Amino acid sequence: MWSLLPVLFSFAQATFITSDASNVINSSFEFIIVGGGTTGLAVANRLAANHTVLVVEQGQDLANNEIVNNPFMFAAGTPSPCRFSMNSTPQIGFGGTRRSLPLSYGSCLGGSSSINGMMGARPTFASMNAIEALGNPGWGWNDFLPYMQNSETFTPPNPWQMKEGANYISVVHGYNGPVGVSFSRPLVAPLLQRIAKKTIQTVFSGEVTLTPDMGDGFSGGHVSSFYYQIHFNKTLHSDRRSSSAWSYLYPQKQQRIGLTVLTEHMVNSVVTSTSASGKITATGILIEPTTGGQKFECVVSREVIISAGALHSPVILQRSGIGNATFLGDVGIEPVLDLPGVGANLQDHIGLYNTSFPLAPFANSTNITAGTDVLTGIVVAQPTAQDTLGLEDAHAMENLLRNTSGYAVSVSGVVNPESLVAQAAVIADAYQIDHPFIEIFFTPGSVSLQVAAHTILPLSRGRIYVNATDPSADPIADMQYLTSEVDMHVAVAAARRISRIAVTPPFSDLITKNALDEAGVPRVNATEEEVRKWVLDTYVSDIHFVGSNSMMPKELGGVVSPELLVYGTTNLRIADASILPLSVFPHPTLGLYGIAEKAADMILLTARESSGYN
Ligand SMILES: Cc1cc2nc3c(=O)[nH]c(=O)nc-3n(C[C@H](O)[C@H](O)[C@H](O)COP(=O)(O)OP(=O)(O)OC[C@H]3O[C@@H](n4cnc5c(N)ncnc54)[C@H](O)[C@@H]3O)c2cc1C
Repeated sequence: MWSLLPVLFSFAQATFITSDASNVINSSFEFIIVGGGTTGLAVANRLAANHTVLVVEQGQDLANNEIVNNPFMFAAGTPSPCRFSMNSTPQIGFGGTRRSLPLSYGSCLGGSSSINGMMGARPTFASMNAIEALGNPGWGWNDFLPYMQNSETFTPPNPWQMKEGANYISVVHGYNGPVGVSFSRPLVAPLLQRIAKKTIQTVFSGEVTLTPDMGDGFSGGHVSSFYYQIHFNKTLHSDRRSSSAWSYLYPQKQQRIGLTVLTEHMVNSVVTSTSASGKITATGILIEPTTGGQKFECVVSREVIISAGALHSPVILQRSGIGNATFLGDVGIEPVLDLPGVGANLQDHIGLYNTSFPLAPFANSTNITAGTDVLTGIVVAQPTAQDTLGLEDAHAMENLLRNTSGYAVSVSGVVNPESLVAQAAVIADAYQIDHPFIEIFFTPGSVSLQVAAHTILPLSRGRIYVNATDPSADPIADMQYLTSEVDMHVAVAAARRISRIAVTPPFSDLITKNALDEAGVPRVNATEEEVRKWVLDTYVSDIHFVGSNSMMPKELGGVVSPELLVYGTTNLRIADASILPLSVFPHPTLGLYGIAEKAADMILLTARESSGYN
């Protein structure tokens, strides 16, 4: 009897994870979180320290799945049971052609953090200040940094890694948070790393220098030997992906007695009531099994927080009658709250990944290609606009941004042209400081070396909306990729830099003489038309969706206030990638943990205030 007690005790302390709805039917919770993904589980962990919380996740609990957990499986390209995809509407291609692009997302506990490439990046000082300048006091870099620090346990590089050029500034990091951030271990391809760095410095005429720390807020104009990797390395645990689930949910230290996680169930909509003054209050959510079946309701006493990601959160709002009232009426959903920004302002980086250059015969050694334990992106460069375009063209780019209303742009994804003008202006300001213009990264492979690039602050704006014929089906994603001329300029500049790298020693010595032709990448002297054609024929989604419930003033198409409260509601918040009005995270995950920590802080403050203690 006594020997059972510790077991019973630890069970009683544990978070309750179940796929059986009978455990939650007829229950009421102080907080309900829609989506057990990257941001949702982090918010849940913080709130459940003192409150009852229900998380509803449409995917499975894959805690013991090797493909999900092993950080090296991503690079190996193994299909993951957590990875799902929907197709965009046909997007711009060369010469009037159109093509649909696959848009991937994670759907299991941990969400997209359970399938992503684990490349760890932070926003810059300039970009967080741009977010603040869009009407969001309290979101500038100085306010935001502590939240990113709260989330991480940073493992500094070891002496060998430092000898190879890894570096860090101790004070910008956190050392007690749930998320493991470290440099690749084992380190990977030292010769390629040295060569790639040297080539970047040659291609950018010495203007792109070795970083003291890519997360210090000033990564623009720098190159790093390694990206941070969002994984636990062996010094902490066994090598394991540091997904949101493995950071905030599964570990013993993170168990929360007040937390219930219901998996394999999807939230259809938020149930609301409307006061005499027209204010909307969330009273619960409508849930159904992911594989279909009877819907049921769970009741909430404090707040509902939607964390279903930028592709799904707006659609849950729309199914709840919150969105553009005219559109909702047209698709047969009774409008509850007219909020035209829901689903608008959708953004994604575009990736130029069709850039694998065949290895020169002599170069086929593990010294260059690394062993099997390779994580994506080793040497990373984030040149500024001036580094990429030169002074004169960088000025021209700035003028283009500052005169956004003066040239033809697609405004189909924004609520009004004023919103785009305001966004373009703060992007121009960020470029003027030192914000990265593009990101270039090198990835080793056994037969080729990839030099990929992606854009960082796109101006094209798409939208996502509920499927009228079947509101529970995949939504309609009209990404509007590259419809802004600004974005075409950035993409062409990125493509030209890739070509240049491929012909510049010492990198060019590692690949075949005809590598550009063999990879189908434009030659250095290609015409503007040829480079545009290649970009339009080969660009892909970078799967960094943001913006579809933007945090901005309502008149600019904003959906949530700086407190992440949906305008016009008393207790409905959003905390996930959809709230970012600009695509400021070169890779979103580490910044999203910062958003989760800040969201939890604001929600707990409201709870304390409403409970009459502070
Ligand atoms: C293949 C891939 C590679 C990537 N690589 C990187 C990288 O290397 N570095 C990086 O920083 N970022 C990367 N990203 C991007 C990053 O992972 C995402 O931006 C981030 O995880 C999104 O977090 P989120 O909280 O907004 O949404 P998610 O983490 O996607 O969470 C949303 C959750 O909500 C659930 N959900 C949706 N609808 C419902 C519903 N109706 N009811 C219940 N649950 C619902 C989903 O199943 C999911 O679990 C990558 C993304 C992908 C897809």
